[in-house]
Amino acid sequence: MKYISLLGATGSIGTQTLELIREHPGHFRLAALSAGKNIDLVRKIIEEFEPKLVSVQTKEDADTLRSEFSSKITFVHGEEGLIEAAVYKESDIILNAVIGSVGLTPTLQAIEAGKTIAIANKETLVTAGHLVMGAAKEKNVEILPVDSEHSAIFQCLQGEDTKEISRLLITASGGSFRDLNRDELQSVTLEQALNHPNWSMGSKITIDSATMMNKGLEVIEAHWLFDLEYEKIDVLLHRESIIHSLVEFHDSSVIAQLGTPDMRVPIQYALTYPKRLALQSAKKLDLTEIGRLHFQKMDMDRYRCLQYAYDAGRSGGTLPTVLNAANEAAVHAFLERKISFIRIEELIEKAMERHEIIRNPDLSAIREVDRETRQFVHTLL
Ligand SMILES: NC(=O)C1=CN([C@@H]2O[C@H](COP(=O)(O)OP(=O)(O)OC[C@H]3O[C@@H](n4cnc5c(N)ncnc54)[C@H](OP(=O)(O)O)[C@@H]3O)[C@@H](O)[C@H]2O)C=CC1
Ligand SMILES: CC(=O)[C@@H](O)[C@H](O)COP(=O)(O)O
Ligand SMILES: [Mn+2]
Repeated sequence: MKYISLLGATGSIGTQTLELIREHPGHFRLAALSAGKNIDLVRKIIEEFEPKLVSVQTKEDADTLRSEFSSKITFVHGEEGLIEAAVYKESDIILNAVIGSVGLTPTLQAIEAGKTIAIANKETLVTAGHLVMGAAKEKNVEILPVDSEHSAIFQCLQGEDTKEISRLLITASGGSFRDLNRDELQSVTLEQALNHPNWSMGSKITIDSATMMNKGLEVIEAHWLFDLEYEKIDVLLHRESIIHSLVEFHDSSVIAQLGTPDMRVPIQYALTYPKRLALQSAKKLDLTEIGRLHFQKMDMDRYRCLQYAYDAGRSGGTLPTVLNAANEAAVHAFLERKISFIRIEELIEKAMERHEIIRNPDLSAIREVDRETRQFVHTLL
């Protein structure tokens, strides 16, 4: 039995993790959860899964829930609450599925407490990969990828020597606007952007897929998870999202991981690693039904956010923090209909241009640059 602390339980990854817990009551138990503001869903989750600790975003919501449920459940709130859920004493593994860099401090604290980390929250690795991987190494803590491409690479690497990798090929669907040119992007709507061709995900990552920032974040995420230089990390456009990523080795052999687009598969692999568990409800891949798979070279001028991410990753220091924070602020503004789609990349470019990089930043420097970058983006809205 594995006891899980689930951060972001009300989100897309969070609710799919709950489906897995429901499907395997003999293997997984929800020990603690965190959520943001979706209190109606939190109530339902408490009733069904009976966690011992619940963290929500505001004190008011924590007080309301405390008055409704048994005193055996601890209710906490805010950033401190998120940390309490992450380090909950009875949990064996933390599944970090919150959105954004708010997931960083709880991750570091969970590593400090010696917990295994299953990481979906890519912004944490982008903004402070050196701190997360450094702390994990020091504490001998496993960081298990949940993101589908990184899970694919991780699966391809089982039993392999990472020194023998010549290249990673991270696949990209192309997102909602893959068939549009840059001129056509000027007039796209929020509703169109939220219509991902292959995956049903939270709104922020769906917009990131449309701008190709999601792939940029994934390149930086891969750099940290697999300790590989950027020259060895490529992106390949693959419309069908059937091949989740590939690893090329120095003898020219290529290993890929395939499957129907279903996030429960990589989530479950992180929870059961190094074993696998039957997942009856997942659709099996039938290649004869699909017939053909398509591949295309990435056009870095068409997808500028991907270029910005490579630039930020290669520069290092606090530039990835700026890339991530500017992107979070700009995407949030787009979701609130305050800016156009194409403005997202312009704001990120502006924030990166003005930034004076701090080398080897500690947590407080990262938090400060994150805050200051968001503030800068807001002045431009
Ligand atoms: N969705 C997917 O298929 C994939 C997602 N990922 C990554 O996983 C992470 C989660 O994505 P996804 O599930 O789509 O996101 P969602 O937006 O669906 O869910 C985000 C979760 O975080 C909570 N949350 C938001 N803000 C805060 C905050 N300030 N404090 C505490 N909790 C907060 C939300 O709570 P509430 O809703 O209650 O307000 C919700 O539970 C992201 O980093 C994403 O890039 C990676 C691969 C695939
Ligand atoms: C499911 C998942 O891992 C997402 O990050 C996915 O990669 C989004 O698809 P694209 O970014 O390839 O459009
Ligand atoms: Mn992904």
